Formats: sequence, structure tokens, C-alpha cells
Amino acid sequence: MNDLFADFDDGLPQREDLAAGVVLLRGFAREQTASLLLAVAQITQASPFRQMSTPGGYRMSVAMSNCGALGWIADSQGYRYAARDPLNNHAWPAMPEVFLALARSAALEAGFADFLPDVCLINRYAPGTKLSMHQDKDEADFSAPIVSISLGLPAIFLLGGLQRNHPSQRIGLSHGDVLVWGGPARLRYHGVLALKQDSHAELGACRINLTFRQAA
Ligand SMILES: O=C(O)CCC(=O)C(=O)O
Ligand SMILES: [Fe+2]
Repeated sequence: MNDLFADFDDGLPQREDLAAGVVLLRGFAREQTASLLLAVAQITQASPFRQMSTPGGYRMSVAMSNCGALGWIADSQGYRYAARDPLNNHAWPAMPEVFLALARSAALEAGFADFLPDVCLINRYAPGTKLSMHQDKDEADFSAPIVSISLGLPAIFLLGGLQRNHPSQRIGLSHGDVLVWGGPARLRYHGVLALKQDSHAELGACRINLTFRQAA
């Protein structure tokens, strides 16, 4: 049967196939948002949010932390994955079971079996903060998808093409939505428009995004 007629929730189909290899699972994380946010608070006690600097010396407006065996970092040396948090030289906090289980089930629901993420990048956006168009290409191979969970304030996600100058599609992402892209879409450019000034009931003037990847 057509997916449009399956899994209705609040009148919206839960699964939307947006493009080849791109699936939006609306509200997929809705039941777990409180557990996810509690885990984020614990992780960021050990490895606090920080604004990293790009190799070009520009300070990113998005504040970041990580959990898992590896963490994504940016500094004057470039962009890469590291096993230790450069702020304290400790291993990144372990990936909580609730993160892993949700990321794996979202990937499976989107058609990607056997997803085993070794990193979760945690991004924090304030109103006015944006993420410029980029590709996720610091991973060792691109066969695994990317699973991205949105929490807090809504945002407009820009889904571009495989080349920077291709036009992009706008996708509204809200609290509890999960976006998965992989396969032919794995290297599509993407970004996030500047957040509107607003306040979310659970998170206040803030959006948190969890990006799961298989990096090693
Ligand atoms: O915040 C988002 O929705 C996207 C995050 C992202 O693209 C990244 O962390 O590489
Ligand atoms: Fe990205």
C-alpha cells in the first residue's frame, strides 16, 4: 500500500519519502524527547557545549558537543573525528542506549538496516543561529546513512543537491521529527536557516539537533 495511507499521526503521514534516499519521519522521536533531553544535559555536563573554530579562523555560531566512541571537531588543523574531547582530553561520554536504539530504529524505518552509529554530534542553535550549506564527508565511508533528530524550536532545513550550486528544497523540522538521508543522497549538501526568535515549551529559546553517523 501507498505510504500515504499508513501510520497517520495528527492527520500527517508519519513517513514522507522526500527524495531518493531521503526520508522524513515526523514525530518519530516524540515519545522519547524528555529522555533524550535528560541525556543531553548529562552528556554536556561532562563535555560542555562549545563554539568551535573553522580552519579559516571563523567561530561557528552553532554550539556543539558529542557522545560516542568518536566526536566531530573543527579547529585550525581542519575538520575530523577524535576519540577525545579537546576541552578536557577525556573520552567523549558514552552514547546513551536511548540514543542508539532510536537512531537504529529510525534508520531501519527509513530503509537502512544495520545502522551502527559510533558518534552523535549534538548541535545547539539559538534564535538567529544558522548552519551554512555543507556536505557530511569526514566519515571513513559513505555507505551508512545519517540520522538527524530535531528537538526544541522548529527550523527550516535546506536540502541541496550533490553540488553546491544545485537548488535546495526547504524542509520544516519540529520537535521530535527525524530526518534520515543516505544511499544516493548521502553526500547531498544541506544546511539550516537562521532560527526565528521564539520560545519552545520544553527547551525555551533553543533548538537541539542530534546527528548520528558511522564515522570510523
Ligand atoms: O541541525 C541540523 O538539522 C543539521 C545538522 C548538520 O547538518 C550537521 O551536524 O552536520
Ligand atoms: Fe551536516
